[in-house]
Amino acid sequence: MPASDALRPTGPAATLVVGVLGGIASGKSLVATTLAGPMGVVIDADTLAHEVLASPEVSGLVAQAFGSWALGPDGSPDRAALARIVFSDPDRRRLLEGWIHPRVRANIRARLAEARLGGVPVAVLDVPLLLEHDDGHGLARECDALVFVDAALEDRDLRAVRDRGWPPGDVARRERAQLPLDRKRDRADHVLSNDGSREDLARAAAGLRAELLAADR
Ligand SMILES: CC(C)(COP(=O)(O)OP(=O)(O)OC[C@H]1O[C@@H](n2cnc3c(N)ncnc32)[C@H](O)[C@@H]1O)[C@@H](O)C(=O)NCCC(=O)NCCS
Ligand SMILES: Nc1ncnc2c1ncn2[C@@H]1O[C@H](COP(=O)(O)OP(=O)(O)OP(=O)(O)O)[C@@H](O)[C@H]1O
Repeated sequence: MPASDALRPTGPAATLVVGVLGGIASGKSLVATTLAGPMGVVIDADTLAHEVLASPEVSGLVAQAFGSWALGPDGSPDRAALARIVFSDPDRRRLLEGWIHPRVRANIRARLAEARLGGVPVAVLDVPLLLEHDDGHGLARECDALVFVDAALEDRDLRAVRDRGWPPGDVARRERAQLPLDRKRDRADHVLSNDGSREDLARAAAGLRAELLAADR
């Protein structure tokens, strides 16, 4: 064995970190799962945020600051009621973010570190505010690739109404609290169009996964 080979690190291969960007209900979850593949992990910030919101600590803060309108019959935060208020009241939204974001960030960092330590081949960050708060968490800068999922606003709003029971127009209302979509698209290294079926999108994402892994070798 040449002496230089003996000096090469022999640990597990580096984890490819991919960030998924796109509008609300554009198909990011399907893309994230496909990009991760069977051995990869998806780090889903919305799910982590739901867990943090439901924790006794943050539930208590919500109850104390917002009062009974923000709680459901079981005493835990009512996400639909909170959404109605916080997306039209930036001060309350920032208050809620101040309780949730630091806890979610710590959780994302821990999961990413665990993936790297375990030699997981692909870690996908499905983090809706990945670019908005990058100054604070720096996660976008850690991504090896950023992928934007493109879908028309009308389709996305119809899906959010159909699949989540959101009021019509809520997608656009929430997106007013986010970086404009063309800025996100401009930052992406790859764009996947979700203007066909779910199967079309999954096929395109699988093709991109193969491309990213080949380029990473
Ligand atoms: C307001 C809440 C209770 C509404 O819950 P709901 O189940 O209706 O929506 P969910 O959490 O699944 O979010 C769906 C989408 O709304 C958008 N969204 C959520 N929070 C925010 C926010 N603070 N700013 C901008 N967009 C947001 C994102 O695109 C997200 O993917 C919830 O979104 C929340 O707690 N938001 C604050 C925490 C946060 O910023 N979460 C985003 C990921 S960390
Ligand atoms: N091509 C498609 N045809 C029909 N329905 C679709 C298509 N793509 C996604 N959907 C549906 O639209 C909804 C939104 O998709 P998904 O949850 O993947 O979006 P998302 O971008 O992850 O959402 P969020 O912004 O809330 O995280 C889901 O119910 C999904 O099954």
